[in-house]
This record gives sequence, C-alpha cells and structure tokens, in this order.
Amino acid sequence: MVSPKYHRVEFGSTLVRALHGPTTTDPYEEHMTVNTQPVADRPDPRAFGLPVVEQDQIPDELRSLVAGVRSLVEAVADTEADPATLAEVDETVRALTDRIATGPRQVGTMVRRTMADGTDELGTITNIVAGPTNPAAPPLELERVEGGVQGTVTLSTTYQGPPGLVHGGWIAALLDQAVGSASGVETSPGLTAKLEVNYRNPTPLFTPLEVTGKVVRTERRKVYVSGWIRANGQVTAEAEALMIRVPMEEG
Ligand SMILES: CCCCCCCC(=O)SCCNC(=O)CCNC(=O)[C@H](O)C(C)(C)COP(=O)(O)OP(=O)(O)OC[C@H]1O[C@@H](n2cnc3c(N)ncnc32)[C@H](O)[C@@H]1OP(=O)(O)O
Repeated sequence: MVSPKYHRVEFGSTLVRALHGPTTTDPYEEHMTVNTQPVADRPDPRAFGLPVVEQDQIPDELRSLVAGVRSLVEAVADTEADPATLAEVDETVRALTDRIATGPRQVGTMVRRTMADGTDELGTITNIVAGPTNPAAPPLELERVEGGVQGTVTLSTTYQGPPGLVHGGWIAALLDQAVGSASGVETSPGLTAKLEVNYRNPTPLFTPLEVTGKVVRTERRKVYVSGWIRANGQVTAEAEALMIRVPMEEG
C-alpha cells in the first residue's frame, strides 16, 4: 500500500493531504508544460478523515435555502424598513436560525463537483467564493476551457467597495479562485504562493463578470497562472499568480 510522505507542509496538513494525494505520474518533471492528473488518480480525502459530499448529494432544499438566505442578506443590507418591522424580522430570523442550526460541519468537508466537460474538482463545501452551501459565496461556478477555467458571476451591493463597484478584495478573491482552479485541473491542486492583481478598470456591480484562469507554464512544483475579469467585453482586472503544488513523495 502506498504510504505518502509529506514534507514541509504543516499548515492544514490533513486537508492538504486529502487534496493532494500520491501521484501515479511524476508531477515534478522538469520543463513540462501541463500534467493533467485525473482526480480519480488521487486518494479519496475520506482516507484522511475528511468527509466528501458529492454535489448531487446536496439536497435541492438546501440549495434553495442557500439562495434564499443570499437574497435575505441582500435585502438586509439594503433595507430601509421601519424599526418595528426590523424587530419582527430579527426575531423571526433568530428563531429560524435556532431551528436549522445542527452544529457546524466538520472543518474541511469537501464537495466533489463535476464540470460540464466531465472534469471532477474537489473544493471545500463552504469555500467563500464557490462553496455551494455558503450563502456568502456569490457563488462562482467555473467550467473547463482550453488551458484553464472560466465562469460568469454577477455581484450585488453586498460585494460593494466604491460606489457601484466591486470591492478590490473580492476582485482578488475571484481571481484567486480562478487561478487556483485552473492550476488544479490542469496540473494538480496547490496553494497560492503569490497573487499580483492589476486593477485596470472599475469592475461594476450588477453586471455579468467573466472570470478566467489559465495556466501559462509549470516548473517543477511551481505553476504560473494568469487570470482576468471582463465586464461588457472589457478587461477590468488581471492577475499573475504562482501556485505551488503540494509536495509529495511515495515511500
Ligand atoms: C478548487 C480549489 C481552488 C482554491 C483556490 C483558492 C486558493 C487559495 O486561496 S490558497 C490559500 C492562500 N495560500 C496559502 O495559504 C499558502 C501559504 N503558503 C504556504 O503554505 C507555503 O508558502 C507554500 C505551500 C505555498 C510553499 O511552501 P513549500 O511547499 O515549502 O514550498 P518551497 O519548497 O519553499 O518552494 C517551492 C518552490 O516555490 C518557490 N516559492 C515558494 N513560495 C514562493 C513565493 N511566495 N514567491 C516565489 N516563489 C515561491 C520556491 O522558491 C521554490 O522554487 P524552486 O522549485 O525553484 O526551488
């Protein structure tokens, strides 16, 4: 049986081990361009104590509730209702919270999502950008395109920074997700070591944003990835990222 050894990855080691199982090919080959590694070749995170939820195991009722709560958050952020109504709604929301609070899921619970082209991707189920059970996630759903991933998302005022514009930190978050996902599906999963964002033009709210990440080149464990966001056909932000695939050796 393969007994993976991991070196110098102490942060979130259990999660990291689950995400980056032993490889059946050499992922560190010099001068390689892209080394696609099917998720099926990676160990099941369950072997490391992390639950994996298949995307179709998420009840429709939970998906609907997540969307409803997202709408509630938007309504709360923008409400100008009178104090009596606010107090009434507050009480109702607290009662509902008590009713559904079954305790936090295990930290690191993963969800396996299948992209339109059949590519499987593992991510945390509450990922702040893409997590399907996280009402605070837009969510950004990425699909495989040549060399990486792409998706479209529209953000409301709860992502506002300057008037009418997306907060710069959230722009970086969208790009981080795109470059991380691109690196993961094109090579093997890793962590962001460096993310440089250029804010070229204002990124508008209430406008479909096309978010793209594409692998440029790889060098041993280093994966250089470009990302960009387009609104109305215009690039609003660009990123250059360095992803580091988690080191691993079989022993
Ligand atoms: C579907 C899921 C999508 C998820 C998308 C979201 C992605 C994220 O948000 S990840 C979270 C944010 N990032 C983090 O928390 C990472 C924190 N940093 C770390 O854990 C470590 O620094 C880590 C893992 C990146 C690298 O550490 P380690 O594995 O020890 O790498 P190390 O052996 O030092 O370096 C490997 C190579 O990378 C280079 N390198 C490492 N860090 C950097 C850096 N910041 N800048 C430039 N080069 C670097 C090294 O020089 C070395 O290069 P070479 O192979 O040429 O010698």
